[in-house]
Amino acid sequence: MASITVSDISKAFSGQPILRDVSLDIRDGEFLSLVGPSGCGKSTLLRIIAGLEEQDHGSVEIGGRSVDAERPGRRDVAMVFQSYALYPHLSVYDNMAAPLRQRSLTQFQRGFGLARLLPKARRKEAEFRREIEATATMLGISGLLQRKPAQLSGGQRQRVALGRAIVRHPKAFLMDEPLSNLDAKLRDTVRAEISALHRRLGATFLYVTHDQAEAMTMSDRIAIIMEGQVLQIGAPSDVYHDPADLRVARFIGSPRINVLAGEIDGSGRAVLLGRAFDLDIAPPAHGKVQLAFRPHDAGLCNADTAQLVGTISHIENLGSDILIHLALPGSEEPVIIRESHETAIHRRLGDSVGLKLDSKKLLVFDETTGKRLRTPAQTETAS
Ligand SMILES: Nc1ncnc2c1ncn2[C@@H]1O[C@H](COP(=O)(O)OP(=O)(O)OP(=O)(O)O)[C@@H](O)[C@H]1O
Repeated sequence: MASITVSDISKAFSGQPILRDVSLDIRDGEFLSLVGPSGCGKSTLLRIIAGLEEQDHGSVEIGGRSVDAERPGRRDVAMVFQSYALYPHLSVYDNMAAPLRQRSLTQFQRGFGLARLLPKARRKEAEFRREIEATATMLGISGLLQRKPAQLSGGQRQRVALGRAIVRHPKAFLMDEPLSNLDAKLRDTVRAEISALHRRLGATFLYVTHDQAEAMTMSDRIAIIMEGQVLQIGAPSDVYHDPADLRVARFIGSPRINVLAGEIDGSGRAVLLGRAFDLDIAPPAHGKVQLAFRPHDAGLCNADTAQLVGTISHIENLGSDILIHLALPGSEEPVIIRESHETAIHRRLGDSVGLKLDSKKLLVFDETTGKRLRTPAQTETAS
């Protein structure tokens, strides 16, 4: 097991910057997810850590030791890919044995079947068998060891790919969207299995995904990466409740966060669609801000008594909860409010209702930089 430290990594392809001064510290035994939209550079960073790609600038340490000059095989990390990358002509057993044979047997012993019968190679093969059988039992694939990859389902193939990584006892596991080829139901199952595996092995996991829900449910911490930069690193609940950047607030959470354009007036109040809300915030020089709130942090009320009034434009029934979409005059995007089934069941499309906002739950972002502006109380909670 080992920590991974990435310092000031930059990388460009054909002059196009992909990663810009990325620094990350993944603690020994931690499950850290790199999450961000497609094309933001997540896989490139993972490949640089694994040694499959070379950075233009910056350094990588694994277990406190620089690995910049080491080839992938010497870095002692195991990659698990979305495509599984299994050898199609080998059985599950031989796929799992391949990295062990590669590491421990000579080319001669690997190359000739008969050479494996020599005493030293036989002792090694017996060790491999114990390791592979124990791992296969742990992953529930013991009955599949003689099959070829083509005779397996997607979930079974992904378990074989995990098994092949586990038998090596690497210092860290690097996983690149390992669930994205699985259907939704299987994804949930294998997601839980990977979390359990992490707890059981206690190993360092660096996990790449574009699925924020996947990152939120599995990780100790999440690093949100966009346009080649790390915007925020923190525990899932921290990045959800206390986003440092509007792009993070928009990316994390489902249903999406509500964002409305507003201003901060001279008294530090937020002015939203012509109504003022007490906030006590230092205004940016231009005064313009984006005000955001989660769908469960606001409510609906009687239109007669409300500060903001809108029309119900859409109703999404999620079963347990209902999402009410509210069109507000002067706002382009509808606001989404989550209500319980009992409350929302009487709402109808076209109803005129009030929006009840709790100013303590408002998140304020500088309109120009997208950076978070906190009230003194929020600053205290964050520190
Ligand atoms: N070898 C390469 N040569 C040129 N461009 C590349 C190369 N590898 C990646 N890129 C480009 O770098 C950018 C980042 O790619 P990367 O695969 O790291 O993104 P990602 O965040 O993992 O995306 P996804 O979630 O779609 O896999 C993309 O625009 C991609 O086209």
